[in-house]
Amino acid sequence: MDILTDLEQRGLIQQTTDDKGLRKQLEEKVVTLYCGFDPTADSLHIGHLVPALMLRRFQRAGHRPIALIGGGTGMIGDPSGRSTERQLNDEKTVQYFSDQIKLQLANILDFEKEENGAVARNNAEWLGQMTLIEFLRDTGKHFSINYMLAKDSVQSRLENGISFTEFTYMILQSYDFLNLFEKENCTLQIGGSDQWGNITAGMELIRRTRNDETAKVFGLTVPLITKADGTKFGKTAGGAVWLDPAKTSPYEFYQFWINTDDRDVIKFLKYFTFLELDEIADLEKELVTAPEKRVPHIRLAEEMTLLVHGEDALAQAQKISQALFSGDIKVLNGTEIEQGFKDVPTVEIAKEDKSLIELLVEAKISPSKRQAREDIQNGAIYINGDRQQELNYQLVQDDRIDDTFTIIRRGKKKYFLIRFK
Ligand SMILES: N[C@@H](Cc1ccc(O)cc1)C(=O)O
Repeated sequence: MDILTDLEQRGLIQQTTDDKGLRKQLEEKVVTLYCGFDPTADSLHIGHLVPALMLRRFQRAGHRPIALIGGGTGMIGDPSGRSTERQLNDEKTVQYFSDQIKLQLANILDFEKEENGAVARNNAEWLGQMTLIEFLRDTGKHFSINYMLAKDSVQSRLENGISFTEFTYMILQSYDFLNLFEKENCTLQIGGSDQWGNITAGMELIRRTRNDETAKVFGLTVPLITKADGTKFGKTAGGAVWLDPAKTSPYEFYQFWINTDDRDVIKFLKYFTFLELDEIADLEKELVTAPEKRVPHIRLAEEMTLLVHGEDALAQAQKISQALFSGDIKVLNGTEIEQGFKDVPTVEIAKEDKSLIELLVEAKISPSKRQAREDIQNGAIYINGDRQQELNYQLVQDDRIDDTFTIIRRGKKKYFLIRFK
């Protein structure tokens, strides 16, 4: 199956500027394409995954992807899809964010591949050097204010206001496309659906500066990811789901995908994984015949964790999930405990010998000594997964995992993390 048909069947194409022309070019030659990522934080989040994986899909189909880091545009701020002006970051911060993002993209694309290896570029290279006079004379001259005002990104901001800075953003992104077209023979730009205006502006700039037939360039956007329950994709109670394991642990990442709504899971398998469509169709059947097994959800979580965090992190995420499910917590080490119990109430306690009753009261697990005694006698208290009904129980060294953590459970599923210091 050709790449565009595969993308279509996965629901990954929102719009293209010229479907037939693009299909023809993709059939005829190795196409160089690009997608830009502005460094607005120290990590990419899962919302960036669809366009980033899209580059990889094109690479797998034999084309040549350029991952463009917006070290220059990130200093300006894209108004697309935003209702308010962005907060500007200083140069050092943008530089740091750029480096982090570049490392993450290196995990997703293949930069070593011989024939059509991925390429990383940073638009600070060319935007940072341009003088204002050059910019206004050579590039600005091709844009009419009327054309710029008609763009959605500007229209939607006319009421709340838009700075001249953000207003000019589309010209910078357009210049990128022109520059990559000239230097790298890049003829396709892809992006999220909010990038349509910027992508078509770049094509317009190429058309105006190069009025020859060979300048055949295209744009393609991917759809906005929606969820059946209407809430925003990629957000959890704890905020965004980041690709950086220090910001979102692989276990949390894994759990995020496991918790996908039944109504969304097949769509997400098509959007985010490289599984073939007929394999996804089989998983869809399993969803109907044995929904309680959550086979598609598990597969989605495995594929995504493997892709973003690698084999070892996936194995660890599975181990933590299994331990929490079975209640057998003693198989976990300190770092696994920290990942698995990040969201449970944590109490810091001095590392001295303590009776269980004292601990329950000090950690506010039981409201009083009397209640603590009752809880123990009723069999409601578990230390690292084992029920403890001995009223005079003294906590021992062995109850501390990695000499640091003890997990206390009260009742069926109320967990507390005790951190000894
Ligand atoms: N404007 C894009 C990022 C980008 C930057 C430079 C480009 O040339 C292309 C895309 C975004 O905000 O997502």
